Amino acid sequence: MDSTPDQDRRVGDLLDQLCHLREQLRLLNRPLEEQDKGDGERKELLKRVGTVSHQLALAAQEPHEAYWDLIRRDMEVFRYLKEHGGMKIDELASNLGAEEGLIEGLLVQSEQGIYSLTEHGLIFALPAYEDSCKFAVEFLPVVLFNPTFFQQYGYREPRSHDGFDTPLAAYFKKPGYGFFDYLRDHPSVQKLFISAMHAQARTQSILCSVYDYEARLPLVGDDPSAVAIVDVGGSQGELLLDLRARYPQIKGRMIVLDQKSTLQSLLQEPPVGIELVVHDIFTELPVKGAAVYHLKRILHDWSDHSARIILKHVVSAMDPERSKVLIMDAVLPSTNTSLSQAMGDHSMLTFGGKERTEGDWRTLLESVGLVIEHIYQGPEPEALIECRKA
Ligand SMILES: C[S@@+](CC[C@H](N)C(=O)[O-])C[C@H]1O[C@@H](n2cnc3c(N)ncnc32)[C@H](O)[C@@H]1O
Repeated sequence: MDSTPDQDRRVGDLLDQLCHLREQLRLLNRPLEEQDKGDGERKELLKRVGTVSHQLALAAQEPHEAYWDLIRRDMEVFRYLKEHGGMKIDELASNLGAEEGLIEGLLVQSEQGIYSLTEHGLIFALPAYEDSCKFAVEFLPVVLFNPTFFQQYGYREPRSHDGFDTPLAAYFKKPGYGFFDYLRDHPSVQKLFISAMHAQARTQSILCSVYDYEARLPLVGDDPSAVAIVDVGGSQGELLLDLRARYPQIKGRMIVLDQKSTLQSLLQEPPVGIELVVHDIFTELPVKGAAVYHLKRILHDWSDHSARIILKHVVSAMDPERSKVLIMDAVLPSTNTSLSQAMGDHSMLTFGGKERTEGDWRTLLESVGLVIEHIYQGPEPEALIECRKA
């Protein structure tokens, strides 16, 4: 689901309403003797400007911003309104046993005073998004430790997972402790994390929407043992399932490599037509010569040092002539990042990961013998970086 056009439409409507209100305010510039009446109307209009501006601020919010705003709120609001439809705020508050001020923030109010869900609110009514919020709440204390960590250990990038050189390792007082160790040790949080990954996939295109997979993937022919695509750290196969569904004509095996704890906690039926293989990405890859090695939201979890180890194993497994590497991760502008990009980068820092600029990507990839062919940027937060062996 791509919510952008709906969001643009709503922002446009609200901007039109503001323009209309400006026009009405301008018409109120009347001779002095009419000011009494004008003043009352003016106050009404200004109140309306306030309401519409608030609605505009919410409508223009990036989902990620709303996400953090939501942490303070009772998720039931969204599920409740989705199930029961719009209603007056006092009725909603009394049905939920909550005070009005706590629940109106992300809702939209009609002229008749009926509150209903915004587009973001609708997204948050999805059970998987509730899990995203629960995951964020679980992980928040660790993220909030970041400032203390940098005060204590100096303002430098966490470079590896040795010692206490990530906020997460220092927070848990466990040298070398990484994000995925934390998840493995907290199975209920791991479930929430996997569900959160699903939730993101449901609100955006899982694949890069501006990349023509059929035209760009090297063909594997009719050999049933040939591997078309290996999704390194592919979780429970969501991306490959989507790829199979959208491009049924792509032949060859599709394989997910992921760690045992992720593959063991399957949230849904095992994906049909996808092989799930337990593998540690810091070791030699078990599948050589695949047409494509795919890494989505993997490298941003790791420092350059660790990312190089992961990538070197991928490069060693590639067929030098035909294999491609597709990396899906954010490509940040070097300055003037959006709030959600900055917050994403900040969260990664907690466990020694980082979001990278195009320059960072080129330096990292060249250091392991890869060359960027092209960077495809669609509306999704992650770009697709297509690489070949140098
Ligand atoms: C941020 S998730 C991304 C999952 C998926 N590619 C996506 O975009 O939804 C990172 C993935 O890396 C996997 N992972 C982390 N450390 C790993 C390791 N040492 N070996 C194999 N997989 C690992 C996790 O289990 C998880 O599925």
